[in-house]
This record gives sequence, C-alpha cells and structure tokens, in this order.
Amino acid sequence: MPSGWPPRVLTIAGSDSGGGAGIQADLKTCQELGVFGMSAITAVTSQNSRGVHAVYPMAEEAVLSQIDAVLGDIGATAVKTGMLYSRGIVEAVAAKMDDYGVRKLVVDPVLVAKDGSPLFRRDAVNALREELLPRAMIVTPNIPEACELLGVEETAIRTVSDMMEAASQLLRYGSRYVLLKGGHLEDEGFRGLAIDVLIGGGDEAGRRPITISGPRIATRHTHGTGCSTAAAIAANLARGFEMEHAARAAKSFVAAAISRAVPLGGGIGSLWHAAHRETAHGLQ
Ligand SMILES: Nc1ncnc2c1ncn2[C@@H]1O[C@H](COP(=O)(O)OP(=O)(O)OP(=O)(O)O)[C@@H](O)[C@H]1O
Ligand SMILES: Cc1ncc(CO)c(N)n1
Repeated sequence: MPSGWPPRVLTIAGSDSGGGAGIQADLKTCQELGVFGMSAITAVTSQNSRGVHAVYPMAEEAVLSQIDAVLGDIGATAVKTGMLYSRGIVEAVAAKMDDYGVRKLVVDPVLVAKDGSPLFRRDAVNALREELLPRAMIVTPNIPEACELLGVEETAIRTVSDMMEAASQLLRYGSRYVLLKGGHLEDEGFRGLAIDVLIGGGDEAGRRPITISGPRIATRHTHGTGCSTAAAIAANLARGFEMEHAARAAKSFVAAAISRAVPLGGGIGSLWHAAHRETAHGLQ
C-alpha cells in the first residue's frame, strides 16, 4: 500500500444516476474529507429519489480492468466496496485485494436500496461472507444486511443489545471490525437517538462492543447515508485515523450531511455532503 500525500481511496461500487448513493456519494465524501477519490464501477443503476428503475451490471473483466488500472499505477491507501452485485464480481474483487496486498479494506455489504430494490444477486451473499469478509478491516452492514449475513429473520435485531450480540457474531466471518449501523432501529428505550455498534480490534478476549450515537434527525431524506458512512470511514483510515476515531468522525460527518439533506425529487432526498464545512463556517 502506498504512503504519502495525498491519501487515496478507491471505491468499487455501483453508480447512482441520482447522485445520492453509490460511487457518487463515495467520491463526494472523499473530496469533502481531503482524500483523492477513484472508482471502479461494478454496475450502472438508473435511480432517483423514488427508487431504482434499472440495473446494468458491468462485465467482470471491466471491473477488474478498472481496479488494475488504478492499483497498478496510482495505488490506494484504502479501498471501499459497495454494490458488487454478482458472485463473480465479489470473487474477482477478493482475489484482486490479495494481488495488491490491500490492508485497509472497508466492505459495505450493500444488498438492497431504500425502496427495497435488490442491488445484489442472492448467490453473491455467500461469496461476500466467505471471500470478502475475511479480507476486510471493517464490514459496515445496516440491520437488514446484518440479518441477511447471519441468516436470521429481519426482525431478529430489535434492540441495542440485539445489535451488540449480532455485531459480535458477525466478527466470526473474519473481518477485523464490524460496524453495525442502527439507522433502521426502532428501540423504544433509545427514542431520539441514532445508534451504531462498533466491535473488533485487539485480541478476542478483550473485544467489547461500543456504541457510537447521535441525535436522530427528523427527516425522510436519508438516501446515501450508508454509502457515505463507509466511504467516510475509508477516507479517515486513509488519513491515518485509528478505527474508533475513523468511525466516530464518519458518524459526525454523515450527521451534518443528513441535517442539511436536500429534498430533491419526489421521494427520498439525498445528503448534502458539504454540510460539515458550512456548519463549521457558520453558513446556513
Ligand atoms: N435520521 C437519522 N438521524 C441521524 N443519523 C442517522 C439517521 N438515519 C441514519 N443515521 C445514521 O446514518 C448512518 C447510516 O445508517 P443506516 O442504517 O441508515 O445505513 P443504510 O441503511 O446502509 O443507508 P442506505 O442504504 O440508505 O445508504 C448510521 O451512522 C446511522 O446511525
Ligand atoms: C448504486 C447504489 N449503491 C448503494 C445504494 C444503497 O444506498 C444505492 N441505493 N445505490
């Protein structure tokens, strides 16, 4: 992995024509956090605030060729994966991570979009679990994705303590850390908060889950929160932050972006990634 300036992140993910999630969210996040963003596109989606109209997967060869072009020349300080779509793409990406000795790998196990449209073929879930998670420094599922990876009902995670249990079970698939995002949680005991659970690092005996929480912002415009969180973690790791710091800073960055989300389109609007600096400079 290269060192030196500027820190570089490669995102291997799908394109969201609406600009709120996927590659577009990742590159906006990298730019905002002072990191040089690069991309390998796995699928083109026709998507907007109302949902996903169509998915056009790229050939495996095209995905690999983009990764080779970037990692064989420019290099990446950290790599993030999002929508990988098919088993073939997951397996091919996993092998490339070995070829290039990628250590700071953030795996966002994107399975479905906010409107419920599938962004992953079912046969890819096993490959994700078996091939990619063992190579990941961190995996960042939301609650439905965690249930799918663990092979349990979607209703299995209902409380923060369920989240802690699930996060520690997910560690068994071999990633060094798990961040279980609680955007979808409706725990009566924690009304008004958006709580994530981070676990990992150190030796097995010393691993205890910690919560990373903030006020739950009352908005429906949350398109791209998950992608932006994982991209911000990758950017922060590329900047040299250790994991807990990277995850906490990502949470604040995304919270600011949700608080200024743009209600564009007739459905779920997208985050405003510049919000963190506008807040810092007192702009409204
Ligand atoms: N209304 C909200 N207010 C504050 N933080 C939120 C809110 N909704 C989600 N978050 C935070 O945003 C991050 C992403 O969480 P979430 O569980 O929504 O991801 P996701 O479902 O993968 O997102 P998406 O699939 O839309 O990209 C987490 O840190 C979560 O705590
Ligand atoms: C391309 C793409 N990746 C990820 C998500 C998940 O938010 C989405 N909606 N679209």
